[in-house]
Amino acid sequence: MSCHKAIPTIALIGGIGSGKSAVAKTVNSFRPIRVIDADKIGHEVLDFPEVQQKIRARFGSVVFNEQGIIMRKELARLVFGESKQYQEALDALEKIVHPEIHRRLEQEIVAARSAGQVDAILVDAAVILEAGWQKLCDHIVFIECPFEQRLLRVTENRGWSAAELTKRENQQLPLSEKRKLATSVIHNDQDLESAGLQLSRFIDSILPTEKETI
Ligand SMILES: CC(C)(COP(=O)(O)OP(=O)(O)OC[C@H]1O[C@@H](n2cnc3c(N)ncnc32)[C@H](O)[C@@H]1O)[C@@H](O)C(=O)NCCC(=O)NCCS
Ligand SMILES: Nc1ncnc2c1ncn2[C@@H]1O[C@H](COP(=O)(O)OP(=O)(O)OP(=O)(O)O)[C@@H](O)[C@H]1O
Repeated sequence: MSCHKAIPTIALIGGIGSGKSAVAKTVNSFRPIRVIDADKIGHEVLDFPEVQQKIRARFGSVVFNEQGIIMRKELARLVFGESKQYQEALDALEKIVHPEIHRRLEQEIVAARSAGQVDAILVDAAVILEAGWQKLCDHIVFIECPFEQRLLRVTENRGWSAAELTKRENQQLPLSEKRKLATSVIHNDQDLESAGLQLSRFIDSILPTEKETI
């Protein structure tokens, strides 16, 4: 286990449904790492009163249910799409939630670093490059998986259509650009164990040697 000062922080990037969360979870099952899930943080900030106030002002009451909870499916319908109107809506949503997500991400990374006890901190944040949050990380790892396989996984496991996947992916940086910015590529077109081992080997390769931590 590494000295906490040296705990590397790794951003996991890749196409939608490429397996960022699943591969991180797999590694977490056999070695001590901390996984920070930015999608989850993104969901949590939607409960903040000041965030809700701004979302109501921009998107209206249609995205709230009777209990005053934001219906993510409705919000998704308004911000993911091909035309300029969707891009403007997504920009507006990001302007409201991204500062909060960034703040929480930073807090969680700092807390994980000071807690120590782990070999690495994995930041699972689909839009980390688009949002400029990669500055919080020391390394970027790209999870590679063909479109057909990703589509199959998100249709089977999330009930998404091909259009849902494409709409969202078109509002992200092209995958070729993301791949170019990565330090390492993990192939997740086989079983999760194989991808988990590749990521674990990458973690080994960046851990400081015992001599370096003295
Ligand atoms: C629009 C919302 C309510 C839809 O919620 P939903 O539960 O359907 O999706 P979820 O948040 O789980 O995201 C699933 C995937 O959609 C894609 N996605 C989400 N937000 C964005 C975005 N701003 N730009 C492009 N793709 C996105 C990502 O690949 C993500 O992994 C939600 O995604 C949201 O609030 N997005 C804006 C905040 C954000 O950027 N979150 C991502 C943090 S990494
Ligand atoms: N190698 C694999 N074998 C079988 N199923 C897999 C594999 N990798 C991922 N999956 C499944 O595919 C689905 C998508 O994976 P996951 O949610 O990890 O993708 P993601 O990259 O985190 O997606 P997003 O960009 O939306 O956050 C999940 O249900 C996951 O369990």
